[in-house]
Amino acid sequence: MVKPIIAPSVLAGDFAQLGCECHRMFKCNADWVHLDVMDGHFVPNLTMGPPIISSLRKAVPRDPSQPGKFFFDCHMMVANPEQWIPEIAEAGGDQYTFHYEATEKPLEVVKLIKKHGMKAACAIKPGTSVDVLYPLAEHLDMALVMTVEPGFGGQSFMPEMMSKVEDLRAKYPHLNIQVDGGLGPKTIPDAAKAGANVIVAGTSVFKAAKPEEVIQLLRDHVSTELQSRGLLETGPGYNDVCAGLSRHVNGFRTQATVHLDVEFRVQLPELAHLGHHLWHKRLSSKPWFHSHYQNHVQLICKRQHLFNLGLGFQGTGGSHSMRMNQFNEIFGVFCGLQMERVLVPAIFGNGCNPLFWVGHHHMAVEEVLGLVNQQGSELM
Ligand SMILES: O=C(CO)[C@@H](O)[C@H](O)COP(=O)(O)O
Repeated sequence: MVKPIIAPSVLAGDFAQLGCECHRMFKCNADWVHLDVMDGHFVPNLTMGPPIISSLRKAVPRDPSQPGKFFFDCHMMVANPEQWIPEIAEAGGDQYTFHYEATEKPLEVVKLIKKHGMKAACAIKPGTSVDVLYPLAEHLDMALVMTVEPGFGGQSFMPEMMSKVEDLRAKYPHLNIQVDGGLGPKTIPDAAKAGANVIVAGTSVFKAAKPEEVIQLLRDHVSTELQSRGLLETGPGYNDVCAGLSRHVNGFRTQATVHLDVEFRVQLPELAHLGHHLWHKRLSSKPWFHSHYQNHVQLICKRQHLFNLGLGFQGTGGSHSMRMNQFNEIFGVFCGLQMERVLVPAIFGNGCNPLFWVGHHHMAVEEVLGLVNQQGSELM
């Protein structure tokens, strides 16, 4: 499943006000901002590099209570993609898109990007066959099909690139497929129809009188198309997962931490089943712990479980992680659940007794289970 992601390219923004421009876009409901890094070698233009991205990150800090928000999508139009990976990671980049044409060892670049805790994406120029992405695709978080020659904003969309997008979507239904160059209200129908779900738009968004309307229009086209293919993720880009049943999660684990993000706050009057889904989600904890939020893993102590049996909520100051422990397993007690400032304390019943069911809700599991110790570092 994939979601529509709209990523305004700040290349079309006011470079003297880049921080404000990013905030402006996020206020207009952009999902990401797209940062075009050009080195004057790979493309005949110069834009920004790690120092600017680092300053931008200070102006637009990540929000631990909203994982994935304020995402910096770094499109590296550079001759030596390997060279800038540590610096871009350090500067605050979330995703690093390198060009296939710029390296002889694309898989090694992908590995290096991931080692530095960023998502890895590979771009192809208009003259490059989409086939080159196939051996890489399973390692990628995203593929970028350029719809203009890279180097400058404000160029015309190349509809003939859409067959690449179609081929990619047919082969990799769940891959993020980005298109970049000349996207706007007139060209989005083609891109969405071909199967693109990540839309970079510079001129059409930044120069619009109402950027939020353009962003919504782009999103609507992508959503409609994804939905018709049965590929649209429910919720704001997250897997549809419910919390609960610690014993399933903990069946073979003494401790497990899952990164959750709540789509809807749990509401006490909505009595619905708390316990399903979670145990069959098995993702690597590694990217999660490497990329962000390590410091926000919190242990819900056993005492809290003991003293808070029954339904209820407490503010917890922005935590968004959940920890289950052996105690729950042994005594058949639901774990406490911390997520987005809401604590659902432990309850008895393992989901069987409707009296103990809490609001049904959707959550994100960005990565999934892994064994961690109490400091939040990885055991497995
Ligand atoms: O990477 C590039 C250009 O090389 C793009 O990100 C452009 O900046 C998109 O701008 P518009 O074509 O949407 O104006």
